[in-house]
Amino acid sequence: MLCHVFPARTNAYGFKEPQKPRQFPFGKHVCLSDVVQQLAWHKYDFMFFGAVLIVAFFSALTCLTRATISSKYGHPVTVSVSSVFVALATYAAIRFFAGTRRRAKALEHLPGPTPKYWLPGFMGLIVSRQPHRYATKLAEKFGPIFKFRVLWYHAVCITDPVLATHVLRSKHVDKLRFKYSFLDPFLGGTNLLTGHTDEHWKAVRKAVAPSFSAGNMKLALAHIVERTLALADYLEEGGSVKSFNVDNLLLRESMDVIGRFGFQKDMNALKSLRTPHAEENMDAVSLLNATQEIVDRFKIVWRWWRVWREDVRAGWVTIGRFKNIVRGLLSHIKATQPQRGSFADLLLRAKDPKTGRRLSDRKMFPEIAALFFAGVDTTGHTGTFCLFAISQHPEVEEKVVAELAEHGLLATKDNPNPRTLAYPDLGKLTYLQAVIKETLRMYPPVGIGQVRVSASHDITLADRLHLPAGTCIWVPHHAIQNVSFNWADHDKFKPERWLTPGTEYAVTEKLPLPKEWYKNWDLDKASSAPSTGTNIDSDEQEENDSRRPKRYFPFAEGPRSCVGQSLAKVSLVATMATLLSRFSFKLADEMGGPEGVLKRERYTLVIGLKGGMYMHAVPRVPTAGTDGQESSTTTSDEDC
Ligand code: HEM
Repeated sequence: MLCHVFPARTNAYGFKEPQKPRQFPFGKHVCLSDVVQQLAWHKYDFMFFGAVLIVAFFSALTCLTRATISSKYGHPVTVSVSSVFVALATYAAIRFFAGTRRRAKALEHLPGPTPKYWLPGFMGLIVSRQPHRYATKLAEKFGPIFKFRVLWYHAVCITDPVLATHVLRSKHVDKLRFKYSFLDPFLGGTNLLTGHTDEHWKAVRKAVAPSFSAGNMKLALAHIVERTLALADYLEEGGSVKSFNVDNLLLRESMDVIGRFGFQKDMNALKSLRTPHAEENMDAVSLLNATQEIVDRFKIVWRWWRVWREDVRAGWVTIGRFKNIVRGLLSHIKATQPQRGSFADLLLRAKDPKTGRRLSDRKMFPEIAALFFAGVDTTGHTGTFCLFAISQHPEVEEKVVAELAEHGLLATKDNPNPRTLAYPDLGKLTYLQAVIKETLRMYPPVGIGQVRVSASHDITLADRLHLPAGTCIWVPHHAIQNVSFNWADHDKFKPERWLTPGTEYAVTEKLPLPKEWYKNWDLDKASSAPSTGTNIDSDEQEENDSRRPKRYFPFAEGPRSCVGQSLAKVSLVATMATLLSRFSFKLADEMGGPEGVLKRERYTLVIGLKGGMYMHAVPRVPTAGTDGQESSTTTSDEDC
């Protein structure tokens, strides 16, 4: 039933596909197999199967009871099947309650919030609009280690940098699958992002990781700069009077970059802005809205079945279109010869460890979907928050502008068309890099961070925190990077802090737990290694510093860290440098100032903004058309 059927059609990209799709009342973009797959992997699967199990248990119990008193049910097969089922279910229930009790007892001594209602526990944290900020508040209140419970999941939240680093780098704990499994039906199956750290994950990661090498980043830069210049032209044509949803524009740019870099395919996300009603634009919009739709389905149960509602039907279409795009890309890379060493090429050549043969279409599909899912929103929203932060700090903008001017990259009256950014420039723009790092500190896209669990073994952290198997260990990125006990001026946007080498590492003298907790860590020795600090090519150095505990995890840490981080870093520096060399960005009035922006902040699997971020792009060198335009009478870009 879960088997994925690839439908045949020529989609908006003109890709030919093998068979005809089975259509459904939702229109041509949703096929029946997707609906079945999503329903079968329902987000409440654990509740659903739990409920089925409870009903089955009581039915079996009833049969058993009746069998003992009535000959109608007294058939020996009924009796034995019912007895075995009841015995097994009772055993499982006892194990389950004993495990839950053990975990509760082990965490008894830790501080933590008391839930209002016993059954859901601290569910409010998960369903809140800004769980990343909520977690940060709780960490400020309860300290670097606190506990909480959601339903029967007992969790310990760690914001101490040493323990957090230890957890993320540990090979003894793995991702909590439940946190990710609800994504699988939308992405077409388990993939690099959502899967366990097993043989399959290792094989795929090893195969595709070289596509993000430094050599390939040079190729990626050409795409990034070209796309950003196209974006800059679009902004310039609109003029500074118009307010643009820069979030939407940057997401489109990321989509285009990933399409070209990974699959040598034009996604036309920026180009289609000029043809808002074309299929291509609808596809781009669907790809951008897919994350929101997935979150909505996670939070609002009825989004799954209230198909008489227009918004719910539109949601199905969004997901359907998203999958069609991925199908199109899969057909494209199979039909063409992808560029050697690119993500597509390496994915096609990856071997399935189970069969020793190339990955099947069913295995490649989710990897392609995951690349867009993991790469577009994260990079796009970071760019948006970076432009916002700069717009709120004129002194920061001044320094960025001075740096761009120093390297001949700034548009001025004397030099209205500065030279195009080249790869060696990236390493020289140290202040801009610091601005991006500070943005990633204050607005880490994966702000909620990581949840790890040891499914089979008890583990002990720092020789004192005993965690029975099954206890969730939560390492929240936003909280670690924003609590007052980890950072001086924690709530200030201060790029300057990144000009000091080694800022990402924990400050040994100011660790938040009592000294005895750290006695097994050779912190001083670990921190004596020199660091290149802000250099973009500091990966090698970071490897040398691999033992140093960190307090900065925007790309996670350890084996499950972001595989695409080199692309993200190059993309952010190049995009920001190119845009800022031509424009100064001002927050549009309709955003309601920084308070309004904060109110719009939402966690939709990444930190984003409800309704986007509207800004004016004021050219540094006024062109004939924009000269003398007043920014008080504004129009906004409804199309994006
Ligand atoms: C600012 C940009 C980005 C940030 C902050 C970021 C952050 C992260 C984080 C924190 C994780 C771990 C997620 C988790 O385990 O829950 C992750 C994983 C991942 N990221 Fe990124 N990411 C960014 C950009 C990208 C890009 C551009 C790509 C690819 C085009 C990408 C692809 C992936 C993939 C495939 C994984 C799963 C890796 C694995 O588990 O092996 N990311 N990213």
